[in-house]
Amino acid sequence: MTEKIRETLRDSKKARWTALALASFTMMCGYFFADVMSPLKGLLEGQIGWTSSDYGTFTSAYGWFNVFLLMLIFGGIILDKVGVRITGFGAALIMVIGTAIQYWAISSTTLQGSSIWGIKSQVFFASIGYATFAVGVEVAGITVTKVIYKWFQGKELALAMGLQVALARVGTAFALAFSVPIAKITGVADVSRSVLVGLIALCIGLLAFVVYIFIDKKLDQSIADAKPDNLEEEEFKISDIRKIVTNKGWWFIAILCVLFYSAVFPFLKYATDLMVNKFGVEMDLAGLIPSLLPFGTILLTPLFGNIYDRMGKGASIMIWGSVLLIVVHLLFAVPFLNNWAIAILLVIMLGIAFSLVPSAMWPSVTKIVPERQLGTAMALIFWVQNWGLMGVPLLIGWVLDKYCITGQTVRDGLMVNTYDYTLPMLIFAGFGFLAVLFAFLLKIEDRKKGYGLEKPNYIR
Ligand SMILES: N[C@@H](Cc1c[nH]cn1)C(=O)NCC(=O)O
Repeated sequence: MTEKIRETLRDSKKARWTALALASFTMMCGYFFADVMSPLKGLLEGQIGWTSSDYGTFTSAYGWFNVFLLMLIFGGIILDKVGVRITGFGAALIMVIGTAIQYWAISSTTLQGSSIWGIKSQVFFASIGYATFAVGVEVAGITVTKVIYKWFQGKELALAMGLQVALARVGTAFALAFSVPIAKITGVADVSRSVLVGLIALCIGLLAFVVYIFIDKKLDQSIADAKPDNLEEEEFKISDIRKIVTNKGWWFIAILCVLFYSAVFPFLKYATDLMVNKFGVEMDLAGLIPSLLPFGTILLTPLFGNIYDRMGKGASIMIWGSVLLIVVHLLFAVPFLNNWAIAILLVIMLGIAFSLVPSAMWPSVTKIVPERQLGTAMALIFWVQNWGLMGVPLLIGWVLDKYCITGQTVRDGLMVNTYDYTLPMLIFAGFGFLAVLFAFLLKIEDRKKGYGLEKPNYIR
């Protein structure tokens, strides 16, 4: 007698893609807000008198609570203990609260003129708001990975994760492209207007997650109904943290993650300045070339995810992405390659690398740790990654000031330093070399342990 396999809600295409759309929309709003201030640096200086250091303090606040107060790790443990519904709702709510604090700080006139611990009050409270938001967006990120695994395991897992990352990049691209026009929409520049748009978007993102909660409950019900023997799944225990951090495969992914992302996100923070100093692009246009990066990844990340689902080769995809990263940064370092068309080509190549690695990395985590440990494992990876995202921009800034000043020039009526970017680009290429090494180690470990990273995700 053939036993009929009972279907659950995840077998309904409509239900699982709706679930993905809702959770990804919340993340897209988060990514929009994460970068909404990035193009406003000049306006912040002109409108509310922030200096470059004020802006630097504010930007670094992203890691304050996540890294030093270990909020990300607590978020991961909570996720594995109480599940995606409560954690996701809490994360989305924290994003809204952080954003509201930041909006209040940026739009308030009462904070101007005073300081707290040597930091301008307005910068201080905007940073507290941003640090709070960052806890929400990072915990939401790990929650959404678990959400996608819950719905898409054995199905289009990497495609779904790729689509989620692609929608997140749409959020980044919107922030880079529209933040300044929004601030200037009435003709009078007001930076708080862009922050307000981000706040409204996040409120809608919170509502989208509330709708998701209802579908998630139905999924759990359908899973319970489909399990005739009602076997209890093993629960996450604090001792599982030891299992995660003693897992070599997990370490290889975490180190690959920090190395790879340290050569992409911090590079983007200096890319506009690189365009001006090396490629001679006008200040006003220089941001356009790096802003091409997220656009390419929107199409390519799901495409590579789909390839991983159908053909496997996850570890190899990560190796190729890291090799491409080295090529790009080495070519950026070559002094005589200084035509802006080459810069565009290299950013496009970087976009391909930035699609290859994430499309394979995040689905691969689900093959290395069991589902009950996924939240904590992802949180620990993001925690390691956040050290790099915080430290590498500081390292590059220090290297530029100490070794790379070539002279001075007048730009926009201000005397500024000129820089030779060869050394910073070689440092980024160095991260790429190490990333390739760890991607190879991961592939070897996969062969030893049989994680199945080179196998397709799709089970027909
Ligand atoms: N931990 C995040 C980093 C991030 C950047 N902006 C918002 N969050 C991460 O690595 N996400 C995965 C990705 O590929 O963006």
